[in-house]
Amino acid sequence: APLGDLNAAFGNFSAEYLYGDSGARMPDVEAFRAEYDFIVIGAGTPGCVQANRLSENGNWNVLLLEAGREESLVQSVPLTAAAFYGRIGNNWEYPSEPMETACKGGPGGACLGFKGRGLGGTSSHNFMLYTRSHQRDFDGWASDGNYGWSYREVLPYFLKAESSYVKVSSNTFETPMINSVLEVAREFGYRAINPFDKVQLGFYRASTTTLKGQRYSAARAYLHPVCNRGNLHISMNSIVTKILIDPVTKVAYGVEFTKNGVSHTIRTKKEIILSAGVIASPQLLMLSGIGPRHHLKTLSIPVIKSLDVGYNLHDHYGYAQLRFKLRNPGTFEPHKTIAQQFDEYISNGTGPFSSPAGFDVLAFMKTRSSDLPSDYPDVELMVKTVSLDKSTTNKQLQYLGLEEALKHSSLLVNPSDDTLSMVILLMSPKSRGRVWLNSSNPFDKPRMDPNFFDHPHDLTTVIEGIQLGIRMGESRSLSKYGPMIDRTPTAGCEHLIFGSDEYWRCSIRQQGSVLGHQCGTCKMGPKSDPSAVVNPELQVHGVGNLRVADASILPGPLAGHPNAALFMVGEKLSDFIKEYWNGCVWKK
Ligand SMILES: Cc1cc2nc3c(=O)[nH]c(=O)nc-3n(C[C@H](O)[C@H](O)[C@H](O)COP(=O)(O)OP(=O)(O)OC[C@H]3O[C@@H](n4cnc5c(N)ncnc54)[C@H](O)[C@@H]3O)c2cc1C
Repeated sequence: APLGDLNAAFGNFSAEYLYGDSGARMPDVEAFRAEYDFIVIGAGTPGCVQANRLSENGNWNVLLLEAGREESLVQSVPLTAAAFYGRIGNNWEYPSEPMETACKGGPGGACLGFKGRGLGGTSSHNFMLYTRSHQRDFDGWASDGNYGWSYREVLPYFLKAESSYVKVSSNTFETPMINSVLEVAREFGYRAINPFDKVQLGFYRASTTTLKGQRYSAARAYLHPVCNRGNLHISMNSIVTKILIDPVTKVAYGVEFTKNGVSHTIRTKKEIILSAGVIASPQLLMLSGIGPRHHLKTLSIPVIKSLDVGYNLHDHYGYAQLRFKLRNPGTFEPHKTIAQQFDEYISNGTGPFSSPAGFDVLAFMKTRSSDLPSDYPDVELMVKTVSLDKSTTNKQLQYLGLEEALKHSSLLVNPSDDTLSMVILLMSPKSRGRVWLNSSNPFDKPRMDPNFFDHPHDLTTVIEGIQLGIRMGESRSLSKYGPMIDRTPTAGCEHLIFGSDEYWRCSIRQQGSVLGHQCGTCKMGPKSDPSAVVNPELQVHGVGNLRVADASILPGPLAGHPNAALFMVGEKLSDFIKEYWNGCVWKK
């Protein structure tokens, strides 16, 4: 049982087991067939769903190729998700181009895009927040010509995922002040909603992809239960370098990859499903000859199909500098030491360690300048009311490295210095960025320009979102905690008057994406859409036997965190594929 594993691991102080490759718990294939019916590239969210659903048919052989290894056990703990993020090695780091409009405070003036590397992909690193998004998102896709993707048509696939493999739990831990934060909804005229409502405008207590307080990544959900199927081969440490496509027929027929330094070429009998994520999927398409003609030509890559691969990059910019000092502490459990809370987590999967990076309230709101429909949010305030009492850390936590990791986060507070913090997410950015190749070497990182705030309305919205957060801090509902805005200026903005629009503009530009919600670089759209890369059945336009399924296909921003929609995309795609090859689909 997963909780048993965790218990044993923490109980034995086995740090190596916690942080390292926990020793293939899943079979890792070494001897390949020459040919598979389906080859899935990348074990992110839809990639794991394909591996599971396609191998349900015992007559089909499926190969899943993943560049990384297994999740390490320490990734299971929700509270420390942000603290360990990017610190345990199994992730990709994609620095952006240096930017003038954002991320000026980042290394070299660049944004750093992190992505998970390993079974589960980024779902093994993320904050686990489960949000289905707004019905208007999917109805918008459908009205743009994406048949089959209206809210009415995708809902059964959310339900299918949630009722079979995906585990969604409501966060049970209550800080002293969480209910006061939820009361702000009523004070401001918003409804109390939940992540499953079709209209996402209002406040709720976070729900997460967890079971008994532990992360339930896409790999836990879709691979663990079926990894011993004889017709499913999972291959880790396998980096795909090229998709092989016949230049005359324009049909994909195989992949090249390296595993532990050895090169392999494997053919497919039916299809290749590319699920390498929003940066690596466009990279692989371009390396394989599918991309903007002018760009591929500059790198001498023979063009198989000219498409707008890499464009339409969009992300929920996140502003993470809004903090309130609390005169009366409200974010940690008084009279409990961290060790006691940790024991509670190990024994029952409850307590603050079960809380997703400390973010326990999500507030989907509208700013004054919103030009969106009246029931659609343009900002989300992620409110973090969970902290740990710094004065009570002990040797056990030091040994496990938890103290070291927490030191770099805002989770540890001195009781005399309690803090409430918020992240303001821009839900509907109008700006679009791009991913393109640096060279034709598959091991060279591609280039990325998030192009934050190219459209001036985006900056106005974030400033107004910050002002909503300040109003929340000043609300009647929170007054008993005596919140006072933390006026420590953002580095680089000290010369400006704190709280002026000019100050916020400067502070916003110092940072970039904090949540890594990048999407859209292999856009889904009908043939009539010149910017579309895949059609509504996720087949690459003009290329046979090749589909894309990951965050790259999402045509526009969602009013929610993307992972729930990606489970839905995965479930829907596997039905498309089953219907295509044998007319057999899951019936609701
Ligand atoms: C810090 C952070 C917090 C987040 N929090 C949330 C949240 O709380 N809720 C939410 O809904 N979303 C959240 N997200 C976003 C969400 O997790 C991602 O959008 C989603 O997991 C992306 O899934 P994917 O399948 O598109 O790609 P990925 O998860 O990136 O998966 C792609 C996989 O392909 C593999 N791969 C790449 N290249 C190759 C290659 N050449 N050969 C073989 N394999 C390859 C990668 O190693 C990876 O495993 C967060 C993201 C970040 C970064």
